[in-house]
Amino acid sequence: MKISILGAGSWGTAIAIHLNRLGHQITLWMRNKNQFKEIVSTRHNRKYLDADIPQEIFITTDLEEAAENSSIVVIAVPSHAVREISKKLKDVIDKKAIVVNLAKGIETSTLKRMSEVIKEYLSNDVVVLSGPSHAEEVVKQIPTACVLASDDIKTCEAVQDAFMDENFRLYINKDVVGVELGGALKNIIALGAGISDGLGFGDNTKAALMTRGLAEITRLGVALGSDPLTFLGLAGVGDLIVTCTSMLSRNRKAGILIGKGKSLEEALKEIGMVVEGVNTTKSAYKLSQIHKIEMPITKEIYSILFEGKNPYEAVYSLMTRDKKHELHGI
Ligand SMILES: NC(=O)C1=CN([C@@H]2O[C@H](COP(=O)(O)OP(=O)(O)OC[C@H]3O[C@@H](n4cnc5c(N)ncnc54)[C@H](O)[C@@H]3O)[C@@H](O)[C@H]2O)C=CC1
Ligand SMILES: O=C(CO)COP(=O)(O)O
Repeated sequence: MKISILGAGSWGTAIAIHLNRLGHQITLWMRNKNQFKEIVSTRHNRKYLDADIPQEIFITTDLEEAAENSSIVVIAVPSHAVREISKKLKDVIDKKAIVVNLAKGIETSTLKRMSEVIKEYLSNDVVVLSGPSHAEEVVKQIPTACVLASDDIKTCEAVQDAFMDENFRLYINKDVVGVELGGALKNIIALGAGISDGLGFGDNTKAALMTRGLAEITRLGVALGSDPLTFLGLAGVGDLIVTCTSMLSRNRKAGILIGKGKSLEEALKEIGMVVEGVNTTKSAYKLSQIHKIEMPITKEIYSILFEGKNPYEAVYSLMTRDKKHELHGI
């Protein structure tokens, strides 16, 4: 099967290598011409992922050539670039191709989920792939389980057949809204977990942030139409665990740097890859205001990132809120 991967960052490159192992005909598209020259000559994506790129993977900067005759087109750019890519794809994608989105985010200007942005331009079936899946581990064939979501289960099954092997297990979930929100919103909590680590707090603090973080993610998710149980699945608690605890997480790493006193700009520069939680904090904060959902952790992360609040003061604000009942976790 011809599968095109759009975006040669860490996740796009890892998925391209994984799908090549499964015997598919893979085209990897990238925008950056300098990066293209380097990767074609070295077969290595030095900036984004420490892995050899097999010769059989065809690499191009021509989107039309990439999308042409592809049965599946995988969008693997950061969420802020999904609109631009979808717009460009409109004229070159086969109308029967399945679009698989890997980006985890909520557009800051429109507050739309990624599948909603894609569907503004494309009439193709769209499947969302989310869950705990650091590219660095997938490329090493470390056992990983993720989830696929789409309005059409048959389309999910086609992607499950094409993408799954003994090291990469894919479940199907009908709750597209919940799967997309789980994958996006956990990045805010991962920033918080990192900030807590950077401040020198302990495992108790992180466990509290993750649990209460899940509660507020679920509250917003339910208000936006998700099934609350989705947040107990791979795209919810699964991804929350990996992102808040792994040193591979760019969101957690950014949080650690901020907790240690670096500015947001310094942290982002040092990481040099996308830190989706920053934009998602903006989007979730706006959504919480529009829908009147209490999201105290998101509010404090927003204040740290965009209003210069001292992280210690943010923790103090969270710990001294009004007395509450736990109310079944949410
Ligand atoms: N890296 C990972 O382990 C995982 C990443 N994701 C998600 O996948 C998405 C992509 O993440 P990564 O590959 O990690 O990011 P990255 O920062 O490693 O790479 C992003 C790539 O997209 C390219 N890019 C940026 N803007 C572009 C544009 N306008 N047009 C075309 N290309 C553009 C960059 O040049 C770079 O090659 C994010 O939403 C992320 O949350 C999801 C699961 C795992
Ligand atoms: O979503 C991810 C893992 O599932 C990647 O997280 P980071 O972007 O924080 O590295």
